[in-house]
Amino acid sequence: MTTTLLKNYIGGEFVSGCREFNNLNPVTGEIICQVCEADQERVNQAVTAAKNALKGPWGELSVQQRAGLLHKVADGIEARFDEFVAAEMADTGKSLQQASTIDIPRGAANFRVFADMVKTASSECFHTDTADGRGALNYSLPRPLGVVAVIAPWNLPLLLLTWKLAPALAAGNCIVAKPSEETPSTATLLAEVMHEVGIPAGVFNLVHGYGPNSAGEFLTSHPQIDAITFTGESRTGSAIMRAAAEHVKPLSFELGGKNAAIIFADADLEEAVAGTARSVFTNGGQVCLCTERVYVQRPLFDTFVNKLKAKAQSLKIGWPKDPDTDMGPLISAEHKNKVLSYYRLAREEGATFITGGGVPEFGDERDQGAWVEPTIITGLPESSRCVKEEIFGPICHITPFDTEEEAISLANDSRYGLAAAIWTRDISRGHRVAREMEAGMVWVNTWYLRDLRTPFGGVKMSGIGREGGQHSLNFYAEPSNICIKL
Ligand SMILES: NC(=O)C1=CN([C@@H]2O[C@H](COP(=O)(O)OP(=O)(O)OC[C@H]3O[C@@H](n4cnc5c(N)ncnc54)[C@H](O)[C@@H]3O)[C@@H](O)[C@H]2O)C=CC1
Ligand SMILES: O=C(O)/C=C/C=C(\O)C(=O)O
Repeated sequence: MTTTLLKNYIGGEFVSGCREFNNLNPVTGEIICQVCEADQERVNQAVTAAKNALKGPWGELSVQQRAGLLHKVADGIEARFDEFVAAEMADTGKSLQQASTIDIPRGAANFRVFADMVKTASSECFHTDTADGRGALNYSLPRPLGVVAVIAPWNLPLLLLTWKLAPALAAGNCIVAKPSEETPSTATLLAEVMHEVGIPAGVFNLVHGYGPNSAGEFLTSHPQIDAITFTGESRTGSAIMRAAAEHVKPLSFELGGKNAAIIFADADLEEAVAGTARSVFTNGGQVCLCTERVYVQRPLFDTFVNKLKAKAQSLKIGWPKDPDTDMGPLISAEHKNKVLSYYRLAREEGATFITGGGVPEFGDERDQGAWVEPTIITGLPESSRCVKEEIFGPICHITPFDTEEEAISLANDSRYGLAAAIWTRDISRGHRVAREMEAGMVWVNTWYLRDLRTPFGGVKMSGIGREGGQHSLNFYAEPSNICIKL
């Protein structure tokens, strides 16, 4: 980073003059830098800058020119790749391996995908019969929504921020974005890149701060915001919906999950174990798609539990910079306390701990960080809170089942419906069970295999709407129909 004070970026300028808060490194709890919290006045300025920019040069650009600029943003991220990786690792404690192969490459890829897609987007056209026999032609033109508020979480900071920003910009909107208070750094670097590559002033604005009674709430309740896109906890989604209700605007929500994995007895055992270890422990379980409930067909149960235990125990928990590290700390002391409260609750609810359940001891400054052990539990009733509530940590509960119908019923017994994974060698069964899953995304014999064109989002409490490919572009633009009498 070029500065120890992360500023807001408004109307093409980095602005300070604000209350400051600390950005902490969860590896050791040390302060990384200070961050400017945007107050109501700053948020108002950012929204006004974005509103004005809609009428400026940005609105005059052709789709080709807009797409060209978005490719330059991707180039800019790639040119400063190491800085982005270092900033993401410092804010989150995630491993070098993950930041450099998933988070930052996807930050650039998100811009490229939507820049290319918008250039080839088609629109509907209908010929309509009329009484005089001459007919009429109807065609639709996509128009940007206006000023979009982007509220992003801390688990995949650049990846999830750009997953919203890129299609919103590709569709011609102007943005006021608020990254999580836990992860302000890569968003600030991105603002520098936007500035460097010549995104016109006011098109992209960045405000830092918290949610309630801070930048998040000031933004989502702002009457001049035309649409809100949010990824985070379901409860926060409800709060944002309430804040937005008075002014009635489109909302895109990607919320929490309590995702199930079903392992049938005919599954390729080694692949199912490796895939489930990945789906439970990636990013310390802090991905909305992570598996927290595992259902294993009874003949395989003991073997599977033992093999998953061995995988969990072989994970290297260590310094994020160590290339062999598999898992870093959780995002913050607060989140560590939340996850540990579920470890305690699991004990009170009568769980058997197969592995983990505590805090690793390092004997160095990491003992002040937000670390917890990868954990596997069994033996809880399906009604227990640990099986029902999103924990968002490196933990899963494993339950045995006998029949396909039972597995489907157990997996669907959740108020969430984001993702599911099914492991079987019987591909007909894979199709059949996948169709029955009450989830927005189902993986069969894999997990988190992403194609950015596919619909991404959840059912029930897991969200509203779909992101990905044309689904994102459809959200960020509204078609106007034009009817020409021939
Ligand atoms: N993708 C997911 O499913 C995620 C789930 N979580 C879960 O949520 C829990 C809480 O973590 P948080 O970081 O507090 O997530 P959160 O959902 O509260 O925060 C996400 C973003 O929303 C903002 N925000 C919070 N309250 C707001 C409000 N009232 N109005 C406008 N913006 C608001 C935050 O500042 C942040 O930028 C975690 O313990 C975890 O269980 C957290 C992050 C991502
Ligand atoms: O788009 C992806 O690849 C990942 C998305 C993950 C989330 O939305 C999340 O963890 O909240």
